[in-house]
Amino acid sequence: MADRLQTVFRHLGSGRPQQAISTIPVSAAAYQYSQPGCILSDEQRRFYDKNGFLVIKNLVSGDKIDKYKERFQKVCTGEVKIPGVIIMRDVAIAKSEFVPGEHAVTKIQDWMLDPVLFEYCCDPEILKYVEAFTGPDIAAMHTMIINKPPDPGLKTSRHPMHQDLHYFPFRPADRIVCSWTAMEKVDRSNGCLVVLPGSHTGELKQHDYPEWEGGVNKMYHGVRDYSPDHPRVHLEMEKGDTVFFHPILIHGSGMNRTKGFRKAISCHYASTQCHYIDVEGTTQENISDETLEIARKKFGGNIKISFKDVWRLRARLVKGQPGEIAE
Ligand SMILES: CCCCCCCCCCCCCCCCC(=O)SCCNC(=O)CCNC(=O)[C@H](O)C(C)(C)COP(=O)(O)OP(=O)(O)OC[C@H]1O[C@@H](n2cnc3c(N)ncnc32)[C@H](O)[C@@H]1OP(=O)(O)O
Ligand SMILES: Nc1ncnc2c1ncn2[C@@H]1O[C@H](COP(=O)(O)OP(=O)(O)OP(=O)(O)O)[C@@H](O)[C@H]1O
Ligand SMILES: O=C(O)CCC(=O)C(=O)O
Ligand SMILES: [Fe+2]
Ligand SMILES: [Mg+2]
Repeated sequence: MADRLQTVFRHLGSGRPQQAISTIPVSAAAYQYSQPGCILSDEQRRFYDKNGFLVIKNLVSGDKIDKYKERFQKVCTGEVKIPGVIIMRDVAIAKSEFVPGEHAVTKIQDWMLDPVLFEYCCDPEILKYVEAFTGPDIAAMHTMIINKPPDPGLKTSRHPMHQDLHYFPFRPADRIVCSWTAMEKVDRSNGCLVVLPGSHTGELKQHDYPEWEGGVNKMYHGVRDYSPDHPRVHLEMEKGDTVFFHPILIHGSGMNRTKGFRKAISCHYASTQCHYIDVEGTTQENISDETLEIARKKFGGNIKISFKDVWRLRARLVKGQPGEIAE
């Protein structure tokens, strides 16, 4: 947009295009993926528009992260019980004998009813950035702590390249954002996030299980047809650094070659003005079917529940006015 204007000015023969541009209120329309008047600088808005992600250094304090880590450990040992929480074991150890505590756990999700962990979702430091993408009415839609285990040698600790929107029956995509905070230093050795910058401007793609010999974690669908030539960026982050990214951004994470459990905490937020969609007949039908199969296993085969309901049940308002997706 700014480029176009500059060209227009040049064509008009204006001698001082720079000054002319600064007096024209282009900013409202100049950026597609963030809200006018938000906390982001023009440079940050431009970066997110172009790349589909934005890293904010040192956004969450070490003290808060230590508190979440301690809570996570208590959930893993069973000392703290959270209603509705899903505790997921790594596929490599899912069938092995008893492993105690956090060493058995690859992620916990749906801890929206835990007052301690949910503080992460309500953290004003995070929400002021979230608001830049969602606008002022915000719901927490999906909560996770990922505890990427040391790879057992089968590469099962990888997360295939995917778009989070594949899992979401609500739109518009541009009013959804993920906040992902490193709970310790993450780099290529322990499997940091890998992103394809700019992929957020594309379409939601078909996702399936990758054909990995060592096995793949339940519901870890991947994009089949992304270009292997697309530039990849490894997001190396320090404890407390937080990346905000668009739900169409293609991303994954590499294998953990260390002996430690690589930890991150994340929340997907959406504007409460978003609406639910029907995924029947779309590429999302496979994840919808798989989710409902798990729900039926959990609650009995006769339960009448839709993919939308599964999401409606987890959604929690964190700021502003309620709406269709979170009441
Ligand atoms: C109302 C709630 C309904 C539940 C719906 C679930 C919601 C899912 C929505 C996904 C949202 C994702 C958001 C976007 C972010 C992108 C991602 O994170 S993708 C990955 C998301 N993954 C998940 O959501 C998986 C959630 N996990 C689970 O549902 C469970 O942990 C489980 C994998 C179903 C296993 O739970 P459970 O049945 O309690 O476990 P067991 O009794 O020990 O095992 C049963 C069976 O499953 C095998 N198994 C266990 N763990 C794994 C694994 N990690 N991968 C593959 N298979 C696994 C285990 O071996 C048993 O198999 P068997 O043949 O029956 O012996
Ligand atoms: N054969 C594959 N098929 C599908 N996805 C893959 C494959 N190999 C790697 N990936 C995915 O690509 C991303 C990065 O993987 P990669 O193994 O290159 O990362 P890394 O080991 O952390 O980095 P590097 O080895 O380059 O230092 C991860 O999301 C991973 O799951
Ligand atoms: O922390 C990771 O490895 C990435 C997880 C992820 O992208 C997801 O669960 O959607
Ligand atoms: Fe993801
Ligand atoms: Mg590699």
